[in-house]
Order: sequence, then structure tokens, then C-alpha cells
Amino acid sequence: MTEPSAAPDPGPGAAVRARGLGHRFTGTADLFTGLDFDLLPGEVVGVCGPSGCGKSTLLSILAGWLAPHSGTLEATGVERTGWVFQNPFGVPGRTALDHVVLPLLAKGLDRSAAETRADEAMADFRLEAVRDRPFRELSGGEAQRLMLARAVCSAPDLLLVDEPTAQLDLRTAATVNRTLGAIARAGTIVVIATHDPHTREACTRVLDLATAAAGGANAEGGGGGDGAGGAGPHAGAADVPGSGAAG
Ligand SMILES: Nc1ncnc2c1ncn2[C@@H]1O[C@H](COP(=O)(O)OP(=O)(O)OP(=O)(O)O)[C@@H](O)[C@H]1O
Repeated sequence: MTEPSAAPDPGPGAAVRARGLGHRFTGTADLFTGLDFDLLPGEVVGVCGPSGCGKSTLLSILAGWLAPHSGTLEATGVERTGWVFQNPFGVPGRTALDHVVLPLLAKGLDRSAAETRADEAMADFRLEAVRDRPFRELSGGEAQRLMLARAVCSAPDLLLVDEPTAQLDLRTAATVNRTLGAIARAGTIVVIATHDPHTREACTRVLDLATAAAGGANAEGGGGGDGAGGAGPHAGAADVPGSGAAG
């Protein structure tokens, strides 16, 4: 199988460390409590649990948009964070290609080099056919994959992705999972909120918020990939053998 070309160049040594992390909103019960985990480059971490358990909330905390109600979160070496929403916004009249080229132009590439790189990233997400279509004509799944391709071109240290396969057929979903695994292996910390058992299977590690809601239990478990472990307090990438992600 050909390795997807997505090859971000994140800064060295990115890490996220959570201790005793918990959150509830004003007037709500605890969504999760006592979460301990470390995130290191090379991992694809699945955030799982039933609807409303706090997956997107945890992504907001990881992004630094929301302060946790309890516990601490330390991020070191994380200079760029990418977040791909389930229903992303784009510029309706601009082409798909324009959306992916933009961060590359911002990084200083000329238009030709930026288009070459953008085409590679779009191919990784099976978007060749919509390259020159305006954003308003894209399906929900295409629009989300487009934002994934764009995020990859921004070379984030930390990539947060909300339900990347919810709108996709099995084959396209497998491509997305494989590409996210390749992005992680290239040095990005990838965190995916998901209900999809195949995506969960492709993760190197899983944070199960259904467990965390019970109150302080360490919620980590292995993803499916290579039977990766990571269970146990403070488990980090050192506990995760191999890549496991979406081979
Ligand atoms: N700003 C807010 N104020 C109050 N409650 C909120 C706020 N944001 C989210 N919630 C509630 O917190 C809970 C967790 O929401 P969140 O979006 O994190 O869940 P989720 O696990 O991502 O759900 P889904 O799988 O359905 O996307 C929900 O009950 C939601 O209604």
C-alpha cells in the first residue's frame, strides 16, 4: 500500500500532558473527571463515548479555547493547532484548490509549488475530482476532507478532528483513517473525536469518556491498531508499540 504523501513538518518535541482533567458547564453534571493522559507525536488518539459525553468539549480544552473546570493541561512545543470541524465553513465561491493553497501561500510558497503540494494533499483525501469546484458545490464529506487537506498543509503540531468519517462511505473512510495515521507518523499529534468503530480501531490509543464520566477512572484503552496498549495511569506514546494507526 502506498503511504499517503501528507508529510507535515511540525516542530520537535510537541507534547500535551493532562492531569486530573475534568469539565462541567454551569448548571450541568460532570462530563468527565480525573482524566490523566499524555499525548506525543506519532499517536492517533481516539476520543470516544456516547453522544453528549463531552468529546467536542475535550477537543475545545485541548485547543485552548476552553479552560477545564478541574485539573491541568500543559502543552509544550505546540505552536500550531489545527481543528477540523464536522461541518466546516468555507468560502462559497472559491474553489476547493484555493482553500488548500491558502496556508501554503501564507507559508511563503509560490503559487506553482503551493498547487503541487495542495494537489498531493487533496489526492490523499480522494479529492481530485472536486479540485476546481467551488466550495458551495461540495458535499458535507468532501468539505470536511478538504479542511483536513488544508489543515495538513498547515503542518500543525496538534491536529484535532471531529468525526472525520461520519459522512463517508467505508472506502473513503478507510482512506481518511490511513491518511490521519500517516500524518501522525510524520510527527503530528492527532486527536480524533469519533463514534466510528473503524476509526476507533485505527487509533493507537483511545480515551473513553464514558468511563471518565464515572468519576476519576483513568479512561485510556488501546486502540485497535496493532493492539496498541496505553492503558494505565499516565500512559503515553512510550506505552504505544508501533504505529498501529490505520495501516
Ligand atoms: N457552552 C455550553 N454550555 C452548556 N452546556 C454545553 C455547552 N457546550 C456543550 N454543552 C453540553 O455539554 C455536553 C457535551 O457536549 P459535547 O458537544 O462536548 O458532546 P459530544 O460528546 O461531542 O457529543 P456528540 O457526539 O453528540 O457530538 C452536551 O450535553 C452539551 O449539550
